Amino acid sequence: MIASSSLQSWLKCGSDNNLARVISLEFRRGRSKRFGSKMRFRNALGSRLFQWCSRENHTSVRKLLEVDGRSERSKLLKKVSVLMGYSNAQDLVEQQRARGESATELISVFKEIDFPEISAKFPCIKIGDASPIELYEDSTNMMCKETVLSENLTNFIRGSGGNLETAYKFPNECHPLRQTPTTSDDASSTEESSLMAHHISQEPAVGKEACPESLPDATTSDNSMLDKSIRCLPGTTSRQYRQLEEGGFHTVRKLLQHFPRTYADLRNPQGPIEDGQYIMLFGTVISSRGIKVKSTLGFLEVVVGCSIVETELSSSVKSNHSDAEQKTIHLHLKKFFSGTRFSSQYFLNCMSAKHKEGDLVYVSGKIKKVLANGHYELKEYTIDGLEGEGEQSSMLDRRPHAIYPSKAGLKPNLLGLSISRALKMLTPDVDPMPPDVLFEFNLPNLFDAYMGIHKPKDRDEADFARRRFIFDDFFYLQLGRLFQMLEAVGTRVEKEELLYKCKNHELNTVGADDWSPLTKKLLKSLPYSLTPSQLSAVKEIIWDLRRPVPMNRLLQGDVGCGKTIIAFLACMEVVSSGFQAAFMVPTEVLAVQHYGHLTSLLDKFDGDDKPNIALLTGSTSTRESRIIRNGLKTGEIAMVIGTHSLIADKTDFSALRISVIDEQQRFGVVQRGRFNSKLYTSSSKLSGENTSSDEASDSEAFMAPHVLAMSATPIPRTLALALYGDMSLTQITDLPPGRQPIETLALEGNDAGFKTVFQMMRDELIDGGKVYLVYPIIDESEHLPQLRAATAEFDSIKEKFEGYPCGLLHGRMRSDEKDEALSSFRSGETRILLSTQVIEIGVDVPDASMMVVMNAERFGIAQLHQLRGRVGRGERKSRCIFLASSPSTLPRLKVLEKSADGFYLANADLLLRGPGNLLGKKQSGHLPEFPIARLEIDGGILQEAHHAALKVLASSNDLALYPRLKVELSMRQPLCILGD
Ligand SMILES: Nc1ncnc2c1ncn2[C@@H]1O[C@H](COP(=O)(O)OP(=O)(O)OP(=O)(O)O)[C@@H](O)[C@H]1O
Repeated sequence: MIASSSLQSWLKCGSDNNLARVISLEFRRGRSKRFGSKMRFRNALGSRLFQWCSRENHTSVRKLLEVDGRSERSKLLKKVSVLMGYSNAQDLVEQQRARGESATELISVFKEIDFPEISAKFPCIKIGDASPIELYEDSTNMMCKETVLSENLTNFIRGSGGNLETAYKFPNECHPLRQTPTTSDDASSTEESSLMAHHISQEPAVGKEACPESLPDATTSDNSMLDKSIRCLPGTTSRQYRQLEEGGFHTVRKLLQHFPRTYADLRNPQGPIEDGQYIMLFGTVISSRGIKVKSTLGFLEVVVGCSIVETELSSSVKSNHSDAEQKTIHLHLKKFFSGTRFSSQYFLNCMSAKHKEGDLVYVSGKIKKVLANGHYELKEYTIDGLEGEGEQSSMLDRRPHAIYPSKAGLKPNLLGLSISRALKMLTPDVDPMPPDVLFEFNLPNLFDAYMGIHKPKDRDEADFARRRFIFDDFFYLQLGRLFQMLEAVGTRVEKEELLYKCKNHELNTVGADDWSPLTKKLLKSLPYSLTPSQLSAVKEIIWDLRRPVPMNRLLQGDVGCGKTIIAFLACMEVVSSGFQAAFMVPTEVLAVQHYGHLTSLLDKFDGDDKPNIALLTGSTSTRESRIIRNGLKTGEIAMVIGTHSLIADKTDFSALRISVIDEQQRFGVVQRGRFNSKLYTSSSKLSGENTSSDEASDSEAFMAPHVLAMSATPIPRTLALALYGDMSLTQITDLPPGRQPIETLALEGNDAGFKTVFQMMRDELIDGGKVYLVYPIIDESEHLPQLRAATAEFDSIKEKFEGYPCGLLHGRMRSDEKDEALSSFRSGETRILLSTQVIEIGVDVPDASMMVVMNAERFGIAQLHQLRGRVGRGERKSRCIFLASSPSTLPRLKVLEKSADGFYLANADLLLRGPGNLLGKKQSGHLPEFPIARLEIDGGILQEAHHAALKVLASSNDLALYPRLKVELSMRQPLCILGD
């Protein structure tokens, strides 16, 4: 009742006359049936009334006006008329007529309604207070003191051109009060859009009407612009949106990070074209045809005409254009198809239709044949269409033209077009990188970098931009890892210490005089003195060991540089202060060798000082391993050397302080992590009980063990940093004195080759040397008959080198047999050791002086370098011969003849095989994808990025000073997935 009277009062006072005119008009229209529509009436007048009156307190008003059924319209008219004080709608119409008012005057009706006054008078009627929404471009000048509702009504009627009938229509998509205007996804527009999508390049922009709310805000001043949905790209159809989203391009950033595959040089300077030459030319399609040769063979021939500037030397083109001869050549691009399906005329026609006469294209590929003067055939080629937005202008200025790789079935043209649109929206302030970092490391800002990579003025600009993106990839990786490290340490002092350490590692050393007594003793017991880099490595490591923060260091050095002794000295330092050390190696052979080496050095110690060392491998007897495990648990054993047995669940430590992982790249990421976390849990749990220890403060007792990972595989520094971003890196750069370069030869393994090799072996043996013969397989294989096998050749070698005892070593032998074979060779009991690649890692027989590797092409370059490192470990001059199965594989092996530098060779390996292969799945761990960085050549940038990350964190540990950087970091690498 209250609602009814409120409404009645309001209708009477506020709009008695005006509303009466509207109702009168509507009533007359309904009668004449010309405009009559229940729906329209309900949508128009009905919805106006509902909206004016129905707020949370007015459900009863809504109910009052709610009508249904066939008589809805007339019922509503009647109800409103009655509420306005007329006896019925007819009465209202008659009274209006009597006043002589015409419909044309009605346009001003709504303007005259004084809504604020109504609201003030009848507080129970709330008039909308939402912020204004712009629906029509010219609506801004309509802005006045009116409430939103009155403004929208006015606009609504204006929009109808004064025609109330049109105005009443209130179609859903332009409803004046609708806060969310129609997007192109709406059913009504979808069909239309999909029809239009057939004409990608010519279609009109959907533009503002498609999604006005998401148009770029010119004042956007943060990187969130990059993370906007691609639906804000102007001029894109809904079908294109869908295609892009399905292809994984959900955001502007994703799109802009789709970098060009290459750049077309549209100038076409060219020297004389020769057979076999690789060309990249811009031209026009002259013809395209698909020809069926026979039932299962067809081919596509596209002829492209290219205008080239032919000179003797293409470089002279730039200097003297007038001398250059302009000429047109024809490229005949042929692609063959076999199989019934692919040689059908239908299929061939479809293929040929992809290239239309007059299309501008960029062709790259190798000249297969010179057909005639000016006509060249190419069979392996790439042809890229060059249409796109603003193409003509870009062609005129002859800039490098970006060519995009296709992705997820999306055509490069669509990607290029969308990228151009995204670039137009980009504002110069999208860069979250602090300006001083950009300045210090000579980087373009992000806006320029995006422009530079997608629309470069020249190649240099593209390269400069590429530098920025590589920097970013590395920077955020480093920043993420370092940030996480800092999060892990508690106090601010510790954080600063950690950063200080990262920055000034050269200052962080402990001189030999300050080493623990046990370490000094071991040093004294060595039959040699440490090389300068060995010494500084030990100093650095010992400095780390004395910090309250767990060390995480990679010790890297070329084969035979003497890493083992560095690790032993580090272990002694820890043992000397009452803690335990664990030394894990990948093979039993190596574990036994290290154990033997260390115990022989410790044998020189007095009984009291001598630490208790144990060997624990898979071959250790159950009884013995139980005793060792018990010793580790009670703390009786100070140091253990072993294989994977060290990470077995049952192995527990009393106070583990350092874990050394030798040849760490041989262990998977998971194994490394498991070793670490296991030891952490064990040591923290157990050492927690031992807090009585004088030296162990509370924080020390619960500290994770220091980790010293060692790698002989010379992972280039770049890769090491990328892989072990949160690891400190120590490199051994020199070899022990007296080492002689290993003479390396790559020969073809034919009769002549073997004859030469056997003669060299004989000479070596007569000279007192020892020879390794390395085979790719243990037993002969039916499937690989060309490969030589260790066991199969054992007898023939024995026979050939009678008088020189031979040994055999391979992975299928029992552990004691392996030990025996190696120790016989070490002692000189055997002079020739036929082996497989089990000796590749760590085997140290200093007087072995010659190695012959059979079927050497089966091994990677880095692997061969490792194998070669088994000789030349003493002062004796050594040789290594790589025998290739065929002459074609020789050039690759010759790389090893020229260089003994492990880092150079690892780089070569990386270039030849790519980082994926070198690392393998196991190794890649958390290494993220680097979209455009090439690790083999971009190492410098990686290091700069590392320094930049340190610098940023040093000035703000928690990145509080760099909120945009923090947001960017979390966008790129959610920290939860960074954890090792
Ligand atoms: N400073 C040195 N002077 C002389 N000989 C040394 C020195 N340091 C180490 N050696 C000897 O060099 C040989 C190789 O050392 P080690 O086995 O530690 O090398 P490595 O770096 O571990 O090599 P690999 O990667 O092949 O395992 C050993 O016989 C060792 O005794």
